[in-house]
Order: sequence, then C-alpha cells, then structure tokens
Amino acid sequence: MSALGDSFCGVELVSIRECISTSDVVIVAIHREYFRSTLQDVAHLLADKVVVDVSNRETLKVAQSNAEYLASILPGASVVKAFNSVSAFAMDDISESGTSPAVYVAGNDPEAREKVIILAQAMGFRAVNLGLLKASRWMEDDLLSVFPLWKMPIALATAIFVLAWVFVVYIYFINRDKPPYSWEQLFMKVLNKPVCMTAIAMMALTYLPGQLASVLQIYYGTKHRRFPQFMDFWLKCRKQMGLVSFFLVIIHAVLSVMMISPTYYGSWFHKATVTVPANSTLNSALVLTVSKHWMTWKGESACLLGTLAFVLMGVVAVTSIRSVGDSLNWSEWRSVQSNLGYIVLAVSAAHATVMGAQGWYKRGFPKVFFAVTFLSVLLPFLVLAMKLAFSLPPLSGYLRKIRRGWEREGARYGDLEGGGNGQQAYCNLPGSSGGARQGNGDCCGDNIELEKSGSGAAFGGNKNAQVTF
Ligand SMILES: NC(=O)C1=CN([C@@H]2O[C@H](COP(=O)(O)OP(=O)(O)OC[C@H]3O[C@@H](n4cnc5c(N)ncnc54)[C@H](OP(=O)(O)O)[C@@H]3O)[C@@H](O)[C@H]2O)C=CC1
Ligand SMILES: [Cu+2]
Repeated sequence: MSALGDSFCGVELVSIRECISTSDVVIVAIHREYFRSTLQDVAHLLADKVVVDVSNRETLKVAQSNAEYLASILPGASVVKAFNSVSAFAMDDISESGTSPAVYVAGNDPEAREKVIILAQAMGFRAVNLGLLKASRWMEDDLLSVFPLWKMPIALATAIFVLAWVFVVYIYFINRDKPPYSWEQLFMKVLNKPVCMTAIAMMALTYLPGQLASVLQIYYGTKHRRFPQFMDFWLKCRKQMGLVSFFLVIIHAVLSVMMISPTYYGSWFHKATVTVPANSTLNSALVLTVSKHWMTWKGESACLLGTLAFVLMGVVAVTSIRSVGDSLNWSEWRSVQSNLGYIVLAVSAAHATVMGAQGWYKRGFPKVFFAVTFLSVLLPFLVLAMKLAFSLPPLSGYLRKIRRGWEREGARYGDLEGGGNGQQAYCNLPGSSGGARQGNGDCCGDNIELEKSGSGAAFGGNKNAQVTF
C-alpha cells in the first residue's frame, strides 16, 4: 500500500479498519451491491461514527434508498446521504469554476448532518439540508429522472398543436369550396395559426392552475388540504409550460414578421387603387404606380400588441432563470412573475382580439366558433376573468384570510395523507411543490411563508426552492 500511496498525490492509503479507527467521518464510495460484503465485518467499528453514503442507484422508485439500506447494515452509525449529485468532474472543477454547486444532505441525526454540511461548505459547495434520511429516496431518484417537468408541457403542447392544425386545415381547406389559401402556404401562413393557438393556450394553461387553486381553497375553506395530485404536478410544471409557450411565441413572431405584406395580411393594409376614368381614351401607355401600402389601424395595433407581448414575455422568461431570479428580491420577483405575467396574457389576448374581432362580428353565432382568433382567446379571457374575480373584494379578502391560516367552520379537510405528490415526508425538497397541501396556488403567491414550501410562481418556478430549514 505504501508503494501505491506515492501515486495518490499525498492521499494516505490505509486499510479499511485503520481508516475507520482514525476518522470521525467515513465516506463510503463504493457501489450498493458491495455495502454488505465490505462493511458488515466492521459495522461495530463504525458505531457512533458519521458514515456518508454517496452512492447512486440504477432504478427509480425503490422502497428503500441506498442510504437507508446502508443504515440497516450499520445500525450504530449515523448514516448521512450527501454528495451523490456531485460528479467526480465537478469535484475536480470546483476550485476553478468559481461557482458553488449544491450538495443535498439528509440524515436522521442532526449533529451528523451538521458535520457533513460543514464539510461540504469547507469544500466549496452550497449545502442544502433536506432533513431526515428518508429524503435520500428523492436524492437518488432525482438523478435518474430526465427532464421530469418538461415531459407533460411538451406532450400537452404537441397535442394542442396537432388538434389546432387539424382544425385549421379542416376549416380552410376541407370545409370550403374555394380555400382562401393555397396548399403552398401550408408551411408558413397556415402553420402559423396553430402555432399561435398553441402558444396562447399554453400561456393560459400556465396561469390557470393558480386560479383553480384559488377555487379549491375557497371550496375547501382551508389551506391545510392537499390539492389533487394532478393539480400538484400542474403547479410544479408552470415554469416549463410558460417556457414552452415562450418558444412558440418566438416561432410565431418570426414567421409573422417574415410574412408581413399586403399579400399575406390583406386586411392589415390599405388598398392601393388606380381608377381609370370611364370616358378616357388612352393614346399612350398607362403607367400605374402602386404605392402607399401603409397599414390600417388594425394592422398597426395588432403588430404593436404582438411586439409588446413578445418583449414582456421575454422579461418574464429571463427572470425564470434561477440566477436572475435570485438577484431579485421577493417583491420584484413577484411583480414580474405574477403581475407582468398576467399583463402578457392580457396583451396577447388583445392582440388576437384586434386581429379577429371584425371577423367574429361578421360571422355571428355560432359560426364564430370556427374563427381561429376567437377560439384562441377563450381560455386566456377565462383565466383573466378568474384572476380579476379573485383580486377584487369580497373574494380577494376571503382568499387572503384562508392563505393566512384562517379556516371556515366545517372546512373540508379531506384525506390529509392521501393524494398529493407522495413527497410529504420531506416537503422542503428542491423543486418539489410540497405545496399540494401548503401551496397558495396563486401564480405567484400572496404569502411568502407559503412560498417556502409552496407552489411557486407561474413561470419562475419556486423562488425559494432551495430554502434550507
Ligand atoms: N464517479 C462519480 O462521478 C460519482 C460516483 N458516485 C457514487 O460513488 C460510488 C463509487 O463510484 P465510482 O468511484 O465512480 O466507482 P468505481 O467503480 O470507480 O469505484 C468503485 C469502488 O468500489 C470498490 N469496489 C469495487 N468492487 C468491490 C467489491 N467487490 N468489494 C468492495 N469494494 C469494491 C472499488 O475498489 P477497488 O479500487 O479496489 O477496485 C472502488 O474503490 C458509487 O456508489 C457511485 O454511485 C456518486 C456521485 C458521483
Ligand atoms: Cu400573433
């Protein structure tokens, strides 16, 4: 061993027994399958020591985490789960990168946990205390799941897009004797419509769960009840839904700008007409100079509202980046994520309304339901109406009372332990809403206390996701 030790850059190589006898904190850096064979003979030596499990699993959702398994082999030791989310590369890189990656720490013994937190901080990491060892299940699961919060928003956007595309093709090509567009326009002019419908629907769906949460809280008469599991998940995905909407808005804006011309947007431009007098006898060639295709008020206002929505949504999206969000205080972050978010939704709905309102009037009921712009604004206006209703007395005051802990007599508690996201044992997990029970449900939250374990903002995720209790 001493011969080998020279090649370890000063790290002393000793036997397992010697290592244990000379250390207060022992880091077990072997794979799970070797825990028992390697450690059961020295279990007695590890009693009263802090044993750090850094291992990872290869399968999701097991009844017992690696750390819990290790604790069962070493009953006397204080097992702490930590460092499993930090790759060997990151360990090597930390001194040069200038950043401090998060190290999550979980263990049943608070003193042992504290020791490992101090150790992680001394190594240059940002330690996040996750509480009891049970949290190690989440710590191990988290590394195995790939973009868990993106799957639903992307699947939903795809489904809405396909439906909208089929609808657009039906109303413009199949249900018409003389289609208003050529099949050649399928790639931009026609495609831009379902893109726009999906973008605005996703934007509305980002803000809808916050409003539904308000409905549920009023119905329950208490904030101390879990939301149904799908609501909990929906609340958690709001950042991703908002970003999917933003990406679609970018595509919509670029396609629209490329097509802006009297040919593509006839009603947005004044017609340039040349009148040849009826009695004129033309002795020479007739020269027609067609110009002055300036926009009508409809074209200009639709463009203005579209541009405003795009730019403001960019601001909301940028503050959803964690490092940017962290640089804002609570009030600033809330103004952007909630207030500005609803303004973006209202401006987007106004953009579609300006474009379509004349057509809706001409079509009348029920044909108006075949108007792309009309269908696009239904959901946004529903969400905005709910927001308005919950922001005005008497509902605003009632909701505020509930969110500050007041409970109605005969409040509907339901099954407190059922439902939810199954993470109730460790509600301060990063990114977990845990807010199924506590979440305020508002897109941004009216109550900072709730926000600690609450549902976070619509777009920005959970401002205090990394709060250490
Ligand atoms: N590498 C990484 O970036 C990260 C790794 N981890 C976790 O750290 C642990 C170690 O990972 P890593 O170092 O990459 O893996 P390696 O395969 O490189 O190292 C495994 C270690 O286990 C020892 N070992 C292998 N077989 C046995 C056995 N039969 N009995 C006892 N000991 C054995 C090896 O000893 P020997 O040298 O004598 O063969 C070696 O020290 C794993 O649980 C992994 O999940 C966690 C986060 C990041
Ligand atoms: Cu548009």
